[in-house]
Amino acid sequence: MRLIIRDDKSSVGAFTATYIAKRINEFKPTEDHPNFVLGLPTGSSPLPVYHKLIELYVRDKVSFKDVITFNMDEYVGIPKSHPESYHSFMFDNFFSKVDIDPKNAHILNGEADNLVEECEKYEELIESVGGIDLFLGGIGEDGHIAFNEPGSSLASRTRMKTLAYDTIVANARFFDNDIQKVPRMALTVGIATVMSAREVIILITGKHKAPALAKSIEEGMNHMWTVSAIQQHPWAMVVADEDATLELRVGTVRYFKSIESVQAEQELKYGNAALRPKQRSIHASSPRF
Ligand SMILES: N[C@@H]1[C@@H](O)[C@H](O)[C@@H](COP(=O)(O)O)O[C@@H]1O
Repeated sequence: MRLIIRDDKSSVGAFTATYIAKRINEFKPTEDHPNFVLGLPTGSSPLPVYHKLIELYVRDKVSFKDVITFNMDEYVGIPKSHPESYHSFMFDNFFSKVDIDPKNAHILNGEADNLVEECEKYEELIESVGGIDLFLGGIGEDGHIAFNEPGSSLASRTRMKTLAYDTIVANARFFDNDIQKVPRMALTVGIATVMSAREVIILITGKHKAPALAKSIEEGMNHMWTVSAIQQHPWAMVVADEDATLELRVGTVRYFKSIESVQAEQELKYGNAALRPKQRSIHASSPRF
């Protein structure tokens, strides 16, 4: 796992967006995997990434024409058109501003008649397009990824989840600060769905996320900090701002900074071809829990 540390949220966004654009541009379509497949989150942490990706698109540095996306989660029980649905969030903040084909932008339907079937179909759809090449995620203060709240199975796949009280309180800011208006249930990809991607990038910004970063990378893998599952991923990267590193040991921060500078040196020398995950079958390249 790599830990990349940048000064602030906006530099985290710029680094991550530039990295994603590079992956999209380097992608070589094959017959059984013709499109780059990107997993996407909502929340405030990815906003600077979306801003920078839009800027790169406007400057003709990247195109989403052939990219397929899968979002992590969606609330149950609010319509897609609700201003706080993740459908609205993605449309307003990203999809409406780039050249993605709307039929390639997948988001779980929290209004489906059969929610269990909706989740099963989502997993099948991901498999049918060759699996996810790069899954971008954020975390909650308790280290949850997507809506995989503490105690979620690290082997979980897409399913319906009850939200933790802390998450309901945290998300009240989007619902007029009224916790009664916050949905109680969500559909979410599972931890194993994220970990099956060929590459995973997790954004961790702000000092309120500092305990989660420390728990997830300095301690063992644990279902109470579900993002800690990245320790088992063969190609994972956490991109954090300085504030989020407040609870890390000084030695941990120095270690990862030194790794980054050595890696940058090697990339200059050998190019980055050797330093990216191989485009192989999802089953061959990723752990299945
Ligand atoms: N389901 C989402 C998560 O995917 C997101 O990572 C988290 C943190 O959001 P923020 O980035 O706004 O802190 O919020 C919600 O719980």
